[in-house]
Amino acid sequence: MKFTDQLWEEALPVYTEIENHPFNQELKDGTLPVEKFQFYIYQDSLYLADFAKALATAGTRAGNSSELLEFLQFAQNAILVERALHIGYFKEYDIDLKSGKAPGCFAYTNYLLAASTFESYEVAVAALLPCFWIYKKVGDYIYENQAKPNSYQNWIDAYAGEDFAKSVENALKICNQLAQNASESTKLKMREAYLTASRLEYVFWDSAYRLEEWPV
Ligand SMILES: Cc1ncc(CO)c(N)n1
Ligand SMILES: Cc1ncsc1CCO
Repeated sequence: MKFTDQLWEEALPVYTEIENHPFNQELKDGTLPVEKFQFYIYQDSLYLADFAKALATAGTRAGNSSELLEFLQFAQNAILVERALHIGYFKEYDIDLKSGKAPGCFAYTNYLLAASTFESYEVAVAALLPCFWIYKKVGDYIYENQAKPNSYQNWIDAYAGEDFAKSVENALKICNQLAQNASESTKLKMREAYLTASRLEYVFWDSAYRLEEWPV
């Protein structure tokens, strides 16, 4: 069994909650209130900016130049996706939110930045993997079950598309190679990091659905 199959199995209860979350169910049905989608897009632009830094940082810690290049390309793509949100959705919806990160986004981005900086390269890669894999799975699930027409089609197509699928495959391959050469204690930490980041993916969607604010 591949290491990533084990990760998937362990975090499956979290993934199931993500798929069934009203944010994704309503996105699929095209009934998600636009206010919640706008909040999500704004939070995601803040997320992607830090995610790009976490990817680049993890890349600098890779053991070879092909993995460095791969992570730098992921980082570049994250910046391009963030810019596309501004050119597309920010204009379309006239989004002018300035509230900054909600607690959910804050928790997730800071976790990824800390893991990519202070954990081992292997653990950093495991922490970054749910961002790829869960979005791919959610994108495919929504694409296959969506109401048509759907006002959120662009978003759906981005994560169900072939370019994104290729990136996800590459990230999975790197993670499996690292696990093959890792000690048992490193693999345990990788599993914990994967699970934590999966939970934070849930927290991020839930935060958007609740239009989460700081309590104070
Ligand atoms: C919160 C979040 N996780 C993952 C992705 C895709 O990498 C994204 N755009 N936003
Ligand atoms: C995982 C991910 N999410 C948005 S961009 C990106 C890197 C894809 O190359």
